[in-house]
Amino acid sequence: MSEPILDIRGLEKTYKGGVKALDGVDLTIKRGEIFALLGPNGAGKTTLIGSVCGMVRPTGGTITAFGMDLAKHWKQVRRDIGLVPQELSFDMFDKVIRQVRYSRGMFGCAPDEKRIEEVLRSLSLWDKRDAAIRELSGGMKRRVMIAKALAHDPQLLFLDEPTAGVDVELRRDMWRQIDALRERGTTIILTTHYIEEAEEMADRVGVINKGRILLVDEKDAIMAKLGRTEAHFTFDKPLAEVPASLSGFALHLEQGGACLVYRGGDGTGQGKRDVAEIAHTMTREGLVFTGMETRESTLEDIFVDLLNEREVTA
Ligand SMILES: Nc1ncnc2c1ncn2[C@@H]1O[C@H](COP(=O)(O)OP(=O)(O)OP(=O)(O)O)[C@@H](O)[C@H]1O
Repeated sequence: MSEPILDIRGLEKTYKGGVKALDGVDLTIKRGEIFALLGPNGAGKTTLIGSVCGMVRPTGGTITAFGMDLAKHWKQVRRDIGLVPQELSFDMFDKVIRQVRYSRGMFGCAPDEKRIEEVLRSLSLWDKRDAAIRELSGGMKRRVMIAKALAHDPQLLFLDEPTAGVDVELRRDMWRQIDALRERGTTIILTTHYIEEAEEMADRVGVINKGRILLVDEKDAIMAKLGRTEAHFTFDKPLAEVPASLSGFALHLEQGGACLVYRGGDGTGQGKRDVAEIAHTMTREGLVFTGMETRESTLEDIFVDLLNEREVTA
């Protein structure tokens, strides 16, 4: 495996007042991937990003980025990191292009009008380059934030809740932009509350809660390991009990016997095979069901289950 772009070991942050926002975080990010960090409010996502981007001073652990110890080579490392923070922050009266140029300069990069044009065009902002930022819609303002974060050509880009509060259409548009960045080789770490976003975009997903990483894996592997199939068979004539011939399956009755529910499988397709066999067995035995609905669990179900499980066992 090529050297990771970011390697975080035993990271801790206790704020003044005693809140332990990070409690021994280990995380390795591969070059070129899109990594989604999921977690509820207050889980520690922003603190983690802040620790890598220099807004938060960790109280323990190490951060190695691009092979360099962040504590020792801070300036050099920061030069290659871009951050799109949650909060919109810029001079609302300034022009779009001036703000983007300014950001590039802040990182000590030589002026490069061609690159600024490229960035603005890639985010469909070129036509708005001379507009004052306050004249732009909320979604356009977010794009300007991305343009600013990209102006110095970072290798590693953090997007903290990139689509919070934007409408569905714009969200999809942002996803396309993020995908285009990946195509160009930028490594992206995004935090999100939208599981759909992680499901759509990410190569790998990490779940953080109470300052601890609960799980990190390939998105597909998580689905395969923790995914479940759920099937509902409905009957006009309620069943008194689960048929004996189906006792080997994870079945139970709901709605006074009018609904036979299956929950099982492991994301490898076993659930679907079970459902097919259950349906086949009932048909063979003359048990007539009038409806059947099946659904595979989403990353959201997995996330909720995982958090609940940890609450219970914590
Ligand atoms: N400057 C600060 N001083 C004291 N406590 C803080 C500070 N910043 C964050 N915290 C606390 O640290 C914990 C983690 O907060 P953090 O903002 O990192 O979570 P988050 O996962 O980004 O949440 P959200 O999804 O709501 O943005 C929370 O309990 C928060 O109240």
